[in-house]
Formats: sequence, structure tokens, C-alpha cells
Amino acid sequence: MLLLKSTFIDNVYNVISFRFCGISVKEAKDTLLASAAFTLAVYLLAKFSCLLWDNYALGLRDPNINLPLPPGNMGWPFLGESHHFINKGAAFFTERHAKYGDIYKTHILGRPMIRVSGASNIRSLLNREPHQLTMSTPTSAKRIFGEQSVAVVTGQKHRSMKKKLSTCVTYQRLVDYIPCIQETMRSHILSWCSKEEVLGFMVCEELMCDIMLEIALGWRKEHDVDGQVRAAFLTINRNLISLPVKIPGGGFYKAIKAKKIIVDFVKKRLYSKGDKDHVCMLDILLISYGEEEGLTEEEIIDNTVTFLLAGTGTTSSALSSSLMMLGKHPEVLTDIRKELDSKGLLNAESGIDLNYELIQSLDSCQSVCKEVLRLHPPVGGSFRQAQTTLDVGGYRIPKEWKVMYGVRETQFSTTVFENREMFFPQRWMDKTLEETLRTSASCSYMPFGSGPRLCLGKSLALMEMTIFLVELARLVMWKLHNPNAKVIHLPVTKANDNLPVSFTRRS
Ligand code: HEM
Repeated sequence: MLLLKSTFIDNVYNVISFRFCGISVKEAKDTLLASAAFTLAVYLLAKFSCLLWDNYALGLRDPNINLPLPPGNMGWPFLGESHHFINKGAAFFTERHAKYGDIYKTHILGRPMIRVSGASNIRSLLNREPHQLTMSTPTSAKRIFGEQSVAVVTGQKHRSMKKKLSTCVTYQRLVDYIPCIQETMRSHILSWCSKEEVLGFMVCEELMCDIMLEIALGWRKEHDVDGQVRAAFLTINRNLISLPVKIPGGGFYKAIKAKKIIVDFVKKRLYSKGDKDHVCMLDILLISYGEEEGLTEEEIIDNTVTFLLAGTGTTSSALSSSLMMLGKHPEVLTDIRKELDSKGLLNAESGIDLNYELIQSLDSCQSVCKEVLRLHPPVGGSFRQAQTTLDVGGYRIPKEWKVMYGVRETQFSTTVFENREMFFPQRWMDKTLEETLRTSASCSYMPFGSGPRLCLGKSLALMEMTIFLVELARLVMWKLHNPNAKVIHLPVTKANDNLPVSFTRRS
């Protein structure tokens, strides 16, 4: 009976089935069912593990702080949202900010992380360093800057190191650096005119590389006949943000190898006790070398390398953004030229004629610098780590989680600036704006960071940007080949095509 029934069923199948490529509909149906069941099982398992993963995060409670974790997504177990971050770059943060608001959680690069934006949140966050919050330099940058770098050390050591290093950027030192900056800028800018087309970001990077090598190390082209030191420095600069894995040919490997060349150069100058011909940061640090209060050899090496790196990528980005914005807004360039003309600077043909007071008096140029840094901040944010459970903006940040503050989102969303999408340097002529930013709206504008880690090179960078604008405006005219290029933010803020541009000498 059973046999008859099964034969009957087989026959029915045979009647209604046809064979295609040797697979019957029954077999295809079974395979389909099996794969659907498998997919469902994988999906449920994945959902379940994500739930466990989220619960692991939610479970990190602190009885003293009864606040929720911020909104956001922890992504896949262990992988988190790293694949989205790697895929989207800085747009990852913009999208999540639009979705979740000023404070949200995520899990990237192997660690749970909370991104914090908005002036009042950042204000409350950054001043908790060093007791509740600590610096958290990415591993690759830490290895390249060195363990004794001011950007790596924490607590009391950071405070005293920063004080010693600030002797390199006092008023008198800035005055000393002006001739080198102006001379190097003039010769680079004029050399751009001899080529049909240059890449704006690349030439600004080379320019800043030469200036920082000279200001920080006392390097001169004559010292570096085969260009080895300069090439090594550019290699480090271009591979600063890379996976900290030493694979031959990889970015990190190249940067560490190149750092040795820079360290050898620093050591040579260190043992010859500097070059007294002209002042550089290394010479200034050497004044107290060997004294009780002075820095050790390792501290001097790590911090001159830090100055070099911190001052090049950031400023190259700022210069190329200035080039881009003035290229797109000729009316602003006209205002700069009018200002230079009124000071008798516009048609100065040669010579080193700028001084600190004159630079500070150039209101139009200074306004352009501030506006460029508002719309295109070179540094999008920086990492910290919670030392204890923190409460920020009504949310809980669990102990040991990474915290990243966001400069870009903060500057773009604040209501302190009217028509904030617009490039409008004139807004900075209103001195009440600066006063508001210093007092009630502090941290609404923070291209140089804020709190104990405020950029050490802020005044130097603004001075360099101003000198660049003066020399550009009076020496050359230029045409952007792709004024509508997309601006990307990682590894630094720049046009995604590196800003192709043609220069001609201004008559
Ligand atoms: C437009 C140019 C620049 C921008 C936008 C910029 C931005 C920043 C920002 C946002 C920070 C804070 C990072 C944090 O909170 O973790 C910082 C720190 C720092 N910057 Fe700059 N920077 C610029 C130029 C320079 C220059 C020219 C130098 C030196 C010659 C320099 C040296 C440093 C150092 C040493 C630190 C670490 C300070 C500390 O950890 O206490 N920067 N910079």
C-alpha cells in the first residue's frame, strides 16, 4: 500500500514535471527550499549576534550615571561599521550626524566609539582632559610622531612639554620665521607660472614641506643635495594615516623607513649643536638641551618630527582651499588687492617687505583665512578616550570607549554664522562675531581644536596663510580647471582631483 502510494506520488510528479538540464522541478524546489532555510538561519543568527553585540554595549552600565547610550548603530559583531567607514570616508560621519544628531555611537576600527559635535557638548567634553578624558592618538601616528611627542604624551607631562615647546612659537620667533616663509612662498609661486598646469594641492604641499623643513629643522636645499631628506619627509606626510602594519611596500612601512632618514638628519644637527646662521625650532629647543629643565634627546627628536608633520598636511590643505575659494570668488580677490594697494604692497616687485605688525593689520586677508578654515577645516576632528564613565549632552559615554569630537559638523550646524553655506569673508569684519565666539559661543568655530590640546601652531599657521594670500594676490593670476570639483576630507581636506590650476605672472 505504502509502495503504491509513493509510486503514485512519483508518477504525479513525473506527469507534472519536465526535466531541464537534468534537474527536475521537484529537485529545484527542494534546493530552493533548502537555500531559503539556510539564508533564513544565517539571517536569524546574524540578527541574534547583533542583538548580543548591542546588548554587550548596553550592558556597560555605571550605577552612578543613569543615562542612556547615545543613538547609533554598533554594526556587525567585532567588525562594527568599519566597512562603511572605509567605504565612505568622512561622508560616514556626515551621514550619521544627519541621521542621529550631535552625539551618536558606532563601532569602527575595532573599537566602540562615540562621536560628539555641537559647541556646548564639545565645550563640556574637552575640558575634562586630563582626569576624565585622555588623548588617544591613532597607532600609526603614535609610532611615527614618537612616544615623547606632545601629541602623544598625557597629563602633567603633556602640560610641561607643551610649555617648553611653546618657546618655538612666541612673538619673537614668529617674527624670525617671516623672511624664510615669504622668500620660499615667492619662489615657489613664481615657479608655478612656468608650467602649463599644476595640481594645486600637490604644489601647496611641496611648498609647505620646504617651509616646515626649514623652520623646524633648519634644513636648506644645500644641506640635502640629493633631496633625500625632503623626499623622506613627503613620504611620511603622505602615509601618516595608514594601517599600522609593517608590510614591505605598505604605507606604514614606507613612513617608518623614511622617518629614520629624518631622525638621522636631526641627530646630525643635534650633535653639531645646530646651525647658528638662522633660527629654527630645533635650535630653540637645543638652547636648554642638557640642562635640568631642558628636553631629552628623544623628546627633541620626537617633537621636531611632530612640528614638521603637524604643520605641513594641515597648512597645505588650508593653502590649497584658499587657492580654490579665491579662484571661485574673484570679487574677494579684488578686495584683497584693494587692501594691499592701500598699504603700498600690491606692486612691490621684490624684496622681503612683510613684518609681523603689517601682516596683522591686513584685515581682508585675515578674514579670508578665517572663512576658509570655517568652510574647509583641514582637521575634521580628533580622538580621545574616556578614563571614566562620562555624561555628555544627556548621554552616557562608557569608560574606555573612544570619543571623537567633530569640527566639521560643529562649524556647519552652528547658528552663530548667518548664511553659513556662503563663502563670505566680510562676516569676520564684524568684531562682535569674534567676541561672541570667544565668550558665549566658544567651540562653535574650532579649526585649531580647543581646550588643553589647542593647536600649538595656530598663530604660525594663520601667519603663513596670510603671507600666502599676499604673495598670491600680488604675484599671479590663476584659473581653476575644475572649480566644481568635490571636496574630500580624508586624509585631509582637499579637492578630490587635487585642484588642477594654471598660473600666469601678474603684470
Ligand atoms: C591650518 C593649519 C593647522 C590646523 C587647522 C591645525 C589644527 C590642529 C588641531 C585641530 C589640533 C588639535 C588636535 C586635538 O584636539 O587632538 C592641533 C594640534 C596641534 N598642532 Fe596644529 N594645526 C595647524 C597647523 C599647525 C602648525 C603650523 C603646527 C606647528 C608648527 C602645528 C602643531 C600642532 C601641535 C604640536 C599640536 C598638538 C598640541 C597638543 O597636543 O597639545 N599645527 N592642530
